[in-house]
Amino acid sequence: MNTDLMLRYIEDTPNAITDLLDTFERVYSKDKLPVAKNIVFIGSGSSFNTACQVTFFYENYLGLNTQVYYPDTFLSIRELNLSKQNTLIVVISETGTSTYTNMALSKARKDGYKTIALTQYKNAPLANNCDYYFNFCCGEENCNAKTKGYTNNLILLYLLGTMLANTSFDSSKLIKEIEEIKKEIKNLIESFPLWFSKHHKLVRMNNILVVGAEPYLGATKEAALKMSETMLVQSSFTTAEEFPHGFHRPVNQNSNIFLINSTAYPLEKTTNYFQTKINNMILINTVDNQNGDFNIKKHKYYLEAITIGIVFQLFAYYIPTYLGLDPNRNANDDYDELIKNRLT
Ligand SMILES: N[C@@H]1[C@@H](O)[C@H](O)[C@@H](COP(=O)(O)O)O[C@@H]1O
Repeated sequence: MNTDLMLRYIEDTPNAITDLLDTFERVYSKDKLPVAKNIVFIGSGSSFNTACQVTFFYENYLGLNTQVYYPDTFLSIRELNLSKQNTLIVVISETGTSTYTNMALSKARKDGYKTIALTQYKNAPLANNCDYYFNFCCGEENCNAKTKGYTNNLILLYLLGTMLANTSFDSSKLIKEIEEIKKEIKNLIESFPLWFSKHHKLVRMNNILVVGAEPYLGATKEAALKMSETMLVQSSFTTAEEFPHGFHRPVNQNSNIFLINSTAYPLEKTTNYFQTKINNMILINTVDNQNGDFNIKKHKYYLEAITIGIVFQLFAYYIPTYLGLDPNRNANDDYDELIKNRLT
């Protein structure tokens, strides 16, 4: 058992971000990429969630049309109704070995689309079957729940967007924000144990609901996935606006809700309404610098979605560890083998 492996990966995040930004500035070049109007993202798990999170930025700041598919959904479409000249298919997989993601990439190429693959491992099957390749630059991540890989995957997609932009977008503005976020991540990793030491009652959760305001859908979905992967507790997620469309009904004293507000959707009424009604309610506040269990600094383009991811990675590490459980313990691991979820 190597219980602190996941924490070491989380702690390595600022270094991984430095490596990625450095590689982006030295190596990655807009000139090598084709011009496109439509960007189609394909990925599973965290690699789907990062794509969901960046669509807001691509659509609103970069003048790009976006679509996001799970690999099996993409494979079920006979042919996309998008022009081959104006479309780029971006296929994402940290390991580069997810079986259906690789099948989706092969289909995209067979259908005649230009493809970009993003992985951490440059020798992975995905990296060797694409037109353009970009590396996460996060170093090895040998555990089930992805942390620094998720964060660099997300940042890489923002950076890639600036290279594909149909508007004149100055990538230095984005990089400046990310440099700030890197410092905030360091502070968050340092301060989290103190907060957690005062909230040990949290560890007894047997259900989780993450309610995230727009534009944090990808980060919200990732939050639910991350905690469920290590705590082995059923989790679900919803956007704030969808919450009162049914998700609110089963909420009771035994519920555990993580609320993520945003300046676009402050959630004050929701917080006040449920505060005394339920077991645990944790507020991730991006609106002002007070009131939240975690107050996350707001950035341009809603880039604080990156920092929100770290909050949930820390929950996902500290809760099982407090209970003496390895966050990366075996949990139906042989199922992956049974269904041949990976190519290697
Ligand atoms: N438990 C992992 C997830 O954490 C990961 O996000 C997903 C996709 O992996 P990859 O990005 O390597 O395709 O695979 C597994 O299900």
